[in-house]
Amino acid sequence: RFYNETVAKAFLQFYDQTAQIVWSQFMEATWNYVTNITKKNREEMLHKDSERSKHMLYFGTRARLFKTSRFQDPDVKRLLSKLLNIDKAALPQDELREYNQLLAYMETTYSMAQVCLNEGPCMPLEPDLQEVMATSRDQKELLWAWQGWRDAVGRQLRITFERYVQLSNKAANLNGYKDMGALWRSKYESETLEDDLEQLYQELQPLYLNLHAYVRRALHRHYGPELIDPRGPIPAHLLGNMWAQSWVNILDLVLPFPKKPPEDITKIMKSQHWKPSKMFEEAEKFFTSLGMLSTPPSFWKNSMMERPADGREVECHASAWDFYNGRDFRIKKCTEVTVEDLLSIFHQMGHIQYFLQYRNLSVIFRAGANPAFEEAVGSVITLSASSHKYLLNRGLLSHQHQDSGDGNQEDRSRATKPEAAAPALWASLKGGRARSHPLTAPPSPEEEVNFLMSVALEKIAFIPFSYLMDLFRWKVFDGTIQKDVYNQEWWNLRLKYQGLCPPIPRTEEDFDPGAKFHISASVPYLRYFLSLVLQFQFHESLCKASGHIGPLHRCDIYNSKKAGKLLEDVLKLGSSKPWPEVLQKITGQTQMSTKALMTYFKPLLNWLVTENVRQGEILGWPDFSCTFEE
Ligand SMILES: C[C@H](NC(=O)O)C(=O)O
Ligand SMILES: [Zn+2]
Repeated sequence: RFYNETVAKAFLQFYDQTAQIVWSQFMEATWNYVTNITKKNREEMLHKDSERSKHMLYFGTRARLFKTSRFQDPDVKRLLSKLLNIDKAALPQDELREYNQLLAYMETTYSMAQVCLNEGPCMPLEPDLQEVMATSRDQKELLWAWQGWRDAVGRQLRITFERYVQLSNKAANLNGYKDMGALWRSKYESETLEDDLEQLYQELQPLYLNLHAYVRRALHRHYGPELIDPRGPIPAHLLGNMWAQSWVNILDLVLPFPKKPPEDITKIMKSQHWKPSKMFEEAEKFFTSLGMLSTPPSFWKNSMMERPADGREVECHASAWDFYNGRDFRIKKCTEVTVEDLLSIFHQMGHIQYFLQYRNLSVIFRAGANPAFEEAVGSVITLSASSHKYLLNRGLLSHQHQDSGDGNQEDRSRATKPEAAAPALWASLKGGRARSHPLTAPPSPEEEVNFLMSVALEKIAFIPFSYLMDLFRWKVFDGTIQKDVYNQEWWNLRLKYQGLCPPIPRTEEDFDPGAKFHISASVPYLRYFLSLVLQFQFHESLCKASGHIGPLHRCDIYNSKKAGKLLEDVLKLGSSKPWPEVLQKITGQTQMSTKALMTYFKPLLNWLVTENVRQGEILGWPDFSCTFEE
């Protein structure tokens, strides 16, 4: 037993120096694999992964030897305690190899899956099947894509997933956790986590139930009573997304005031010849406008911003990468020129900003205050980036009207010929009527409701999905859900929380959860549910710091150095402090709270409740049985 703190500090120094080398080699090998899926690259990745596991085992076992109770330095204690959990590296050599092989198999099966037309071409998920799910209004075509994807992915993963659960739980046990769900939850350092989550969910449920009832009515109008029961669950293939996790793509079907349609920003981006690189520049410009860090040249050189045209097999699911060497950071995304992808790039650049801010910390502290903080950073920026004020100033809205914001509309139209950017806007300026700011009427109440609906279809629809993803896996890990009922239990949760039904009968031959990236890639999901709450708490605080006055949903913190400073001071901390302390630095509170989210959507909730009462809607799905078209 070592008792001496000085020895501990030297031990941690040695860990850091060696970890940077071992981890960056592992990241490089993994990057090479997911951006060029070949057998050779897979072997190299598995080799580097086992090197990393040996390194974790070596230091993890020795970290146990320190008796930290009498240590003075809190950082040393926190660093050593984080070294104790070595995850899958605790597995015996042969089982670790099997585990890594099945992880690679599941993730690769997902990434390479395609759905083939009878004679015609085969379609990958991105962009083809996503495009069908987003744009088709023909329920037979939607069913073809929905069922085809699950046959191609979920069904193939079922047996492997069962073995994955066993080995995951064994690894968790070897680290002192009762199962892998307990290990995942430990990242949030909270004894009351599950109760807190249920509380947050209960507070948000009225918002979801009202949105669900309203959207169900709109789908009933479009697809008719044979498909939609106005008192029942919604068939899961009609929501504009392969997993019904975001409903933004059916905004046209549900728009509250169709006479005041919002601009089609995707159309404007295409008419302005936006390229993926420009989308990344736009996101970077937002962070530098806040006085935050810009990306190094290596980011632009090494990132994969589009699906490669050379026929390489790649993993398209968007992700941000830290190579743990303090200088190499990348994004991998099969970017399409759409507003949905623009906002997704803002989200990924938020991860990159976090990496940049904490790059000088010990490798052990190079993580978010908790995983939800990592997801919230980029998402809080998208809340500003999707505001009228921002889009108008970046030339992405041609509407004349502008938020009755603070009027400091210094001309921020983009470097390209502004006239091309927003003709109507430019006309109003050039016509000699240029005022201190190109302000005419603020958005009408109808336009505000339409706007809030577009944000709600992303954020509110996501609440139950992001909650149930790990409710399902925790029950699988703790044995509540046995493997012979995986699929029916998945659909029980989809019904209970999302009010969805499968469009066709499902059996235990299927494994529908496996058709979602994070389940095939063993990426926990609770982070996204908690990020929903956190991003609005952050948004409220950053907006206040930026001097914003007026409704929260009109706030755009672009150019605010004060907001940037507040955010930067928090990101620099990485995971070196317990997250309630970090939350307090940015919001003044030590607890997560749905108040800011409810404030943001209050005008929409008022409208939805009125509308649903007017229509005599039933909230929820008392007709809970799933019916199927003969
Ligand atoms: C919300 C989550 N985002 C991500 O993985 O980047 C998803 O795509 O399901
Ligand atoms: Zn993310």
